[in-house]
Amino acid sequence: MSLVVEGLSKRYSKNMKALNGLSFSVQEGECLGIVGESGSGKSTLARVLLGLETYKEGSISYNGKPIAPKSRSQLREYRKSVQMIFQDSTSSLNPKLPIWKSVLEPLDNFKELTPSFLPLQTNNRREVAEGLLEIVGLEKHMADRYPGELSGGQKQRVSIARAISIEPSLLICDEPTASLDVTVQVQILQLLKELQKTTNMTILFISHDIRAVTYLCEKVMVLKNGTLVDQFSLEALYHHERHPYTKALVQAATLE
Ligand SMILES: Nc1ncnc2c1ncn2[C@@H]1O[C@H](COP(=O)(O)OP(=O)(O)OP(=O)(O)O)[C@@H](O)[C@H]1O
Repeated sequence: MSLVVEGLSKRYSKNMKALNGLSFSVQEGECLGIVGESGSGKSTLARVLLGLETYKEGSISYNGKPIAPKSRSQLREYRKSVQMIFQDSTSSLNPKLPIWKSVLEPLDNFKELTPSFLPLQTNNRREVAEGLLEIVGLEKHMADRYPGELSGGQKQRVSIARAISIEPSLLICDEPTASLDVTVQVQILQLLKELQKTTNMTILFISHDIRAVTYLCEKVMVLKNGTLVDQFSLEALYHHERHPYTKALVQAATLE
C-alpha cells in the first residue's frame, strides 16, 4: 500500500484555497495523523482522498495509480481497499437497518472479497456480522439492535466493524472521536490501535485533537488554513524546531 499526494490544492471559490499545495506520502502499516483547527481543511482533505470531492491541481496516487474521482471503475477498485470512518456515526448508519445488516454493507458491495481474519469460516452472513461485532468489542446480541438503540461509542464501533469488514489496506478516519465522551474516545482510540497492530492496515487519522493524534500516530502533520505547516515523528513533538502553531496546539491541549 502506498498513498502519495503531490502539490494538492483545492478551491471552492476563486479567492479561497481550502487546500494549498499539500505533499505527503503514507506507507504500508503506518499511522499518519493530520491535526488542525476548525476550518483548516481537514474534512476537505478526507473527502478529496476518498474521491468524494474533485480537485484540479496536484495529484493523488494509490499504489502507483492516480485517483481520478471521475472514473467510476477506478473509484470502485479503490474502495475495495480504502475504507473510512466519520465523526457522525449516526448519519453514516441507516436507521432502518438492524446493526448486522449495516455491518455487512461493504461485503455486500464487494461479494468477491472474503475477510480472512474472521475467526469463523462460514457462509452464514449473520454469523459473519456477529464475528465482526466481536472483533470491535460488541456483544453478539447487538446484531439485532437498530442504530437508535446504541450509544455514540457503540455506533462508532459498528462503523469500525463495517469499515474493517473488507480488510482495507487504508482506513481514513475523519474526526472519529470528536463527538464522544472523553473516556469513550480513549476506548475507540485503543480499539483502532489494537486493530492496526493485528491487521497491519494503514491509518490516516484526521482530528482537531492533538492528544488523540499523538496517542495513535507515529507520524504527524499539522494543517493550518489549508497549508501543511509542520511534519514530524512523534518523538520530535516537543522539539524546539516545532512550528509555532504546533507549539500552540500542544500548549492549548495541556491547558484543557
Ligand atoms: N462545500 C464547500 N463550499 C465552499 N467552501 C467550503 C466547502 N466546504 C468547506 N469549505 C471551506 O473550506 C475551508 C476548509 O473547510 P473544512 O471543512 O475542510 O475544514 P475542517 O478543518 O474540516 O473544519 P471543521 O473541523 O470545522 O470541520 C473552510 O474555510 C470552509 O469554509
